[in-house]
Amino acid sequence: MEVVIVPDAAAGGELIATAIADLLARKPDALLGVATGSTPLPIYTALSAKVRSGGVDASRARICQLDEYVGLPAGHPESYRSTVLREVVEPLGLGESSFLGPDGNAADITAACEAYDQALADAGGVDLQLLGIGTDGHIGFNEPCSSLASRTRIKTLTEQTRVDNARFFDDDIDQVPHHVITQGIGTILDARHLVLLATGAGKAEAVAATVEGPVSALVPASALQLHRHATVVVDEAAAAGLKLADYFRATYAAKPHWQGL
Ligand SMILES: N[C@@H]1[C@@H](O)[C@H](O)[C@@H](COP(=O)(O)O)O[C@@H]1O
Repeated sequence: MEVVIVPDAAAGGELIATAIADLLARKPDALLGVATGSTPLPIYTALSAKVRSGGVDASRARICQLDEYVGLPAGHPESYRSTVLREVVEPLGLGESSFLGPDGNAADITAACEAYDQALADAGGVDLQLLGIGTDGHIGFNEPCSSLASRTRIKTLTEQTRVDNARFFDDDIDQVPHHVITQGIGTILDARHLVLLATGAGKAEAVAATVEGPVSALVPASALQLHRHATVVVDEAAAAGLKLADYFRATYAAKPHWQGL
């Protein structure tokens, strides 16, 4: 696992957008797994700026979803499908045909989850999966004690996650669904490169447990330690709990530039 400490969220967004640009230069039809929440927005802003300025050709990129609420009406602005279309697909100049996501309104949710895992495999697998992290260490919607081998499936949100996400639902927790579909931890680990961005003091404890704690289902993001190419990008505030922060800084400063992330 590589840990990169950046001065602020914008620098993290720029660094990761550059890594995505490098990927698209190597593989124009790369499948990019995207995360929702506030944290990845600087990545999408930086990447769409590169596309607009002609620095990146994203016209053949493919985008896929990490997770989804169950039961929100089709077209609900806070469904993750709507969110990803609005925040990523449209700003990159792509259409819905470039987009893959699970059906949160399927009559048979189990079948929809299996179909999504199959669709990701049929698409050749995820090349780069962006991740945020919940305050409890969740990735996607894999709450604490999710199996580290889990595949895409339905999960029940913790009260804390529903409280955290109520800000997207008029601060009304009753509007936050209890159930979600999420790529499993095993599904996430199938991606070729995992890039987790965490910013702000509220994530410091989860980041320390992810990077320096034991691999444990109690901290789902700690599964990144099992991946051969995982990058954790944190701002100074989110890095505050890292005992090895100076080591991570020195290592990244000495890294050959050609290696990228
Ligand atoms: N399912 C999403 C996660 O993918 C995201 O990482 C998390 C943190 O969001 P934020 O970045 O807004 O703190 O929120 C939700 O739970």
